[in-house]
Amino acid sequence: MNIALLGYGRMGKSIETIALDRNHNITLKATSSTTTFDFSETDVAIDFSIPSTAVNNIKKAIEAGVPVISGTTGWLDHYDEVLDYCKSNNGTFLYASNFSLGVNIFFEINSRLSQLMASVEGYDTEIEEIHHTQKLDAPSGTAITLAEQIIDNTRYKGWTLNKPNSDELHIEAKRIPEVPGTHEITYNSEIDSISIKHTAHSRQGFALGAVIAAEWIKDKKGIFSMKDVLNIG
Ligand SMILES: NC(=O)C1=CN([C@@H]2O[C@H](COP(=O)(O)OP(=O)(O)OC[C@H]3O[C@@H](n4cnc5c(N)ncnc54)[C@H](O)[C@@H]3O)[C@@H](O)[C@H]2O)C=CC1
Ligand SMILES: O=C(O)C1=N[C@H](C(=O)O)C[C@H](O)C1
Repeated sequence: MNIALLGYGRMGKSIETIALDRNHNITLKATSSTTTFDFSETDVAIDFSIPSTAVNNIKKAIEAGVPVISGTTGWLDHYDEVLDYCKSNNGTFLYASNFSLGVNIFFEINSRLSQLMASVEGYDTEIEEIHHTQKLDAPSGTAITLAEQIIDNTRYKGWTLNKPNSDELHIEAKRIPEVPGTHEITYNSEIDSISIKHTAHSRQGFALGAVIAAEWIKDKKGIFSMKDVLNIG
């Protein structure tokens, strides 16, 4: 399979290593200085760029008729616009805030735990995410997905990075050098605490999940998620 990398930073390079190991070819390595994207030899585009360019990158791939998956976070206020663009161009698109197989299992556990916690009183919930200091967005896309699952199932009406009101779920975003990505959800009461935690030891899991998603989506049409790729949930 021929893959165009839209973004060739930490993630683009990790994806390249895994894609080559799995006998794929890289046809484009786009960075901030790339002026034109040549998709003529491309089967799938993988966007891991920056929040301000992700929408444009995704639309360029769709316009060229190339299935595109995006792991870039921090652009989701334009998510519906991208879905509309994809539908009106009969394109193929998949976004995941986290491509790691472990985190996608963790999402299922988080959803189920929040359903269970909805029926007991006395617990306050908090999410903590820790990432490296180069990360541009806060909270992480993964923390937002986790928060949305909890909000869907419990008394919380929204999330905040600030001091929370009683109906707001607090997300604590910490930036510590070299941390690939850690997410922990804690339910605290006077009596006890329950926590679930995912710790990425490197970027390999994110990159492997992205390549697996690219292999899966290659000849498909429509809008998908990692639940479709992994057949879970
Ligand atoms: N969904 C997931 O599983 C994961 C998502 N991410 C997200 O992926 C994104 C990238 O992360 P990193 O690789 O660590 O960042 P990075 O800063 O190392 O790389 C960003 C790349 O985007 C390129 N870029 C900037 N403007 C561009 C443009 N106009 N066109 C094409 N490329 C452009 C830069 O030149 C650079 O190569 C972030 O939003 C991060 O949050 C990161 C890890 C996992
Ligand atoms: O920027 C990162 O590095 C990561 N970003 C994603 C996010 O915002 O959730 C996924 C992962 O945690 C690493």
